Amino acid sequence: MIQYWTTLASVMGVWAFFQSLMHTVFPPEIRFLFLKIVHRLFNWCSVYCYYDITEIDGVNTNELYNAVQLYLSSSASIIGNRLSLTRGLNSSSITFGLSNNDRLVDSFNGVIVIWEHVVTQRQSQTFSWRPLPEDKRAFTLRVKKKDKAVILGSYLDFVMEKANELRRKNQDRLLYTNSRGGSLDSRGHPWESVPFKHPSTFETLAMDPEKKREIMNDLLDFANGEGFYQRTGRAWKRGYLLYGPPGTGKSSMIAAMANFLGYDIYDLELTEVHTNSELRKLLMKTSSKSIIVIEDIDCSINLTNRKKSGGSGGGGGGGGGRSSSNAVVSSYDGSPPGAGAVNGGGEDGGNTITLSGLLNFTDGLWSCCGSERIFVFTTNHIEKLDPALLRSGRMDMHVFMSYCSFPSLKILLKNYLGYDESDLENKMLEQFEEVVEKAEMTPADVSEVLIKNRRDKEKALRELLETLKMKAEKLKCMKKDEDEEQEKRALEIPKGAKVDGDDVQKGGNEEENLVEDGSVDGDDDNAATTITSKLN
Ligand SMILES: Nc1ncnc2c1ncn2[C@@H]1O[C@H](COP(=O)(O)OP(=O)(O)OP(=O)(O)O)[C@@H](O)[C@H]1O
Ligand SMILES: [Mg+2]
Repeated sequence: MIQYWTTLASVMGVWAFFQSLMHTVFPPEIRFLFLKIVHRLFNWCSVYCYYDITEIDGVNTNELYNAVQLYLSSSASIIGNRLSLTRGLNSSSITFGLSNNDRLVDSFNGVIVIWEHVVTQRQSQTFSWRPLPEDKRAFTLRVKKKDKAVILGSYLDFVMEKANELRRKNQDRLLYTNSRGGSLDSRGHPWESVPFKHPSTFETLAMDPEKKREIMNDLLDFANGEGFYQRTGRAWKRGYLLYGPPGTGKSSMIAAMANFLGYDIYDLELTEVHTNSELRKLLMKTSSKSIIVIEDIDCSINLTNRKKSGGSGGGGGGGGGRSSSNAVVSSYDGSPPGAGAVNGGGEDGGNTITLSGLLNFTDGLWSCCGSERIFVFTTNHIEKLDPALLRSGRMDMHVFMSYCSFPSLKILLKNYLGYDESDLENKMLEQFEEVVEKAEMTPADVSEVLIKNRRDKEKALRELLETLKMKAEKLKCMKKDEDEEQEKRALEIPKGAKVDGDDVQKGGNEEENLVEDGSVDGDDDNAATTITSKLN
């Protein structure tokens, strides 16, 4: 051992002497060239090769870095005895990672690899278009040259896959928001995240079980459909439009989708996005296996129907929706993004998102950066949306969330009172069945009655039945009054004006039918799968 140290010391001594000799005799260029050659020689002789996986790759976050971090945090054979422990705000799990310059040994198909976490101080910055973190982080992977093919061929894919699996199983899902506006954090992220804890599942979601199953199957087909999308040359993404009155479970459905697939949610607040390019940057920073949500799309943007030139459509419509309309979406007329924005910008404090920009966001080339992503738009007023948004390929499935139906009611009774169908008397069930759809109560309203009386289940049932009956009666009276009013008006219209009257009537009905039937714009209604959860 002593002999080993003596030899090492003498080699170091000779090297130091050699370096000082180089400094005095040779100019810097020659010295640099010499070191380069020595370095090459060393690499050539070494049995190892090294791969650096940096945290930030140019302007983008390196997904491989995050995957490696997660993968290593689950591994047990830590050589270093210092680990960094982290627990996110409200998170239920602790993750541990390698501290600075610590190492971890892993094996894959009999091949031994060594991971090292390298953290170095960033050089003082000259100019950068965005603030960069103070330290540079990277993982260095050391493998024997002879094992290079195995590692590059399948180990890194294995790491990515394992990390995704871990993220889905163990880690809390994340809910991202862009509420900070266009500003980036020190790591260049425009999104802020919190652990996603919404407990809604498809089991607790009150809607027609058949329709529910259809949506679940569609989601599963999507998640398992990488080969299909590859074969058919389609981008691996899917769009859902959820529409219906406030309180019918649109947001609950999104949470259920995320919990079902184990995806993260990006809740895109359009009123915080100012330009199409900002929208594109946000999209670039979303990860795969995620749901990108734009809630109350008719309220958060000012949609103008391209059929009515210059008309102002949506805005402020939906009850329970987000109120102010800051961002402007100009009419879609095939002009390039930004073309319709000039007016919008003038009217609306410089916000220049155009409808074409939004459409590019969902199905343009940029929408394919990353994969396995679901877009979900929600609205209370489908009739206010531009047909361009509803056309096929954009929103693949239109799902109508309706007032509480009898099957939905049974799910709510199970959720809140623990009652199965068999626990209720037939007579009571029949009464519920008779009134529930006539009452046009939302699942949210029904839930309220049940939550309020959940300590006394009998009372909850009685009160719910009474409320339903009362509402059904009230609606019946209102409808009767309306019919009488219409009849009266029809009698008052002179015979010569009949044709006009018919036209007006027809136009009005068309709009109503759109919501009732869940169909969309005339040319486009075959485009997407339409699901109405309302039972006839
Ligand atoms: N279909 C449903 N199944 C189960 N619970 C529901 C359903 N619809 C509404 N609820 C209950 O009502 C509350 C409000 O529902 P949710 O926020 O999902 O409605 P929404 O359709 O998104 O409304 P808005 O249009 O106002 O955004 C939820 O907390 C949930 O408990
Ligand atoms: Mg909602």
